Amino acid sequence: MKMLRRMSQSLGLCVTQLEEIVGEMQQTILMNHYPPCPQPEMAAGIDDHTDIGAISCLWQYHDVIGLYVLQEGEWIRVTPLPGALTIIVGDQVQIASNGIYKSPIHRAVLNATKHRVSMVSFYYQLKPEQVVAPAEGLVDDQLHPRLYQPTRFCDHEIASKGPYSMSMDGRESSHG
Ligand SMILES: O=C(O)CCC(=O)C(=O)O
Ligand SMILES: [Fe+2]
Repeated sequence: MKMLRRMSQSLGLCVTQLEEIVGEMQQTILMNHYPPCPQPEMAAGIDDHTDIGAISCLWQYHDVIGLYVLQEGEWIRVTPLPGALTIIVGDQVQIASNGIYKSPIHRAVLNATKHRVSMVSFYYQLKPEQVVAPAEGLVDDQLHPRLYQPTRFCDHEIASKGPYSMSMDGRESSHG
C-alpha cells in the first residue's frame, strides 16, 4: 500500500518495512448512515474509539459535519472537503511506529437537521495471528524505549472488544 510506504520512509525506515511489520492486509468497507436527530447530544452516533487496524480511509458527504477527533483533551471537528478522503491512522501503525504515528480517538455525532453518510475502508491484518511489534529502528534504550510488546492482531482485537478499540490508552470501549 502506497501510503504505508510513504509513512515508512517518513519514519526513516526502509520503504517496505511498515508493510512487512503489519503483514498482508484485507479490506472491509463500511457505510454509515446517521439520521437527523433534533437533539443530537442525546443520541449516540459512533462512540469514542480508535480503529484497530492499520489504516482507515474515510469518505464523508461534504455537506454535513459529524466526525470529531480528540486532540489534547479537545474535540476537533474534521471538516469534510469535497473530493478528499480523510486518512485515519489505526492501532497497528501506532504500534509499528512505536507511538510516533498516533491512532486518534474519534467519534461521529448526529446532525440536528441533516442526514449524514460516510463510507470507511478499513485495512487490517489478513491473518489474525499476525504479530505486530515496533520497528527495531525506532526503539533504543535511551531516548526511544519500546512502548508496545509484540502483539497478535487477534489478541489486540479481543482486548479491544471488537472492531472498535479504546485499548491503546487503557480506556475501555463503550462501542458495540
Ligand atoms: O462516520 C464517520 O465519520 C466515522 C466512522 C468511524 O469512525 C468508523 O466507522 O470507524
Ligand atoms: Fe473509526
